[in-house]
Amino acid sequence: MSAKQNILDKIVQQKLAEVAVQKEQTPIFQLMECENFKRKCYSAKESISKQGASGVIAEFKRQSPSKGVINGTAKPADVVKDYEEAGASMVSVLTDEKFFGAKASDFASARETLNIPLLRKEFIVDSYQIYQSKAMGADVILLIAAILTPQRCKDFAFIAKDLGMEVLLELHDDAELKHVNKFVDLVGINNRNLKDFSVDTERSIRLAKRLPEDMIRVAESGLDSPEVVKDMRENGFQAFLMGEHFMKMDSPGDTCKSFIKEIVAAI
Ligand SMILES: O=C(O)c1ccccc1NCC(=O)[C@H](O)[C@H](O)COP(=O)(O)O
Repeated sequence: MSAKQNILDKIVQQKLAEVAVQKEQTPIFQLMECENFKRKCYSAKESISKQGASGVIAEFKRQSPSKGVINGTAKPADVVKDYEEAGASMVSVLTDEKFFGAKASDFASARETLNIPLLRKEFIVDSYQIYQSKAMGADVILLIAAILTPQRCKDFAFIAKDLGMEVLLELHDDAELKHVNKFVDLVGINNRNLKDFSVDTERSIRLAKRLPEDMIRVAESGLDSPEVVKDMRENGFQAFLMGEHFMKMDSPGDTCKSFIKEIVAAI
């Protein structure tokens, strides 16, 4: 197996080790005492479904396993505020340090700054991380089918909903359709094959057609032109998770703004 073939396995191993330490340091009962536990979450479903919404989920992403360093200087509070002002329907902030270079303060400064839904982009392998996400002020969590059984996916989604958050379930292929459950609010289809990092939007379009009709479909990864987003929208996607295309620019916010202007004009 090449380094690329087992990237998710590597990330999962790292997460299990991290979570074991975090549980010792801050048990769940302490997480539940955090201020954010009392806050009412913004709804991604509402934000994305609003009349004329861009559907863009703009991501703060410093680096990635597929691209290395994307932006080593951007300031999270500035970028996410610009994303909000540009018309993003939601902001996503990666919180993994080892593989994505996130700093502990990235998510906190986004939470302080934003008045739109905020997705915690993390590799969730333990229910502890769901309570942690709530304590951090997440509105939405990501569950990745490829690293969870359908039953764990359902249990985790139930906990998130019980805590007032929404759930974005990420799928990669048809075999993962069995992970969709009644607690899932949005289904993301990753255009990126995590084995070889190739991007294939046609595969995502085919998979999206097999989802329950009323499910909000989110196209994820490798979206780099308004034309591709317009095509995905015509094929039933309502939301578009984009990181690199914005973050690789000197001004991610300005790039996001002109991108959104173009796709909204075409709705
Ligand atoms: O981005 C990667 O290289 C990656 C590798 C392994 C697991 C996950 C990965 N990305 C996480 C994401 O979901 C993306 O950050 C997100 O969809 C935005 O993608 P992009 O617009 O291509 O930056």
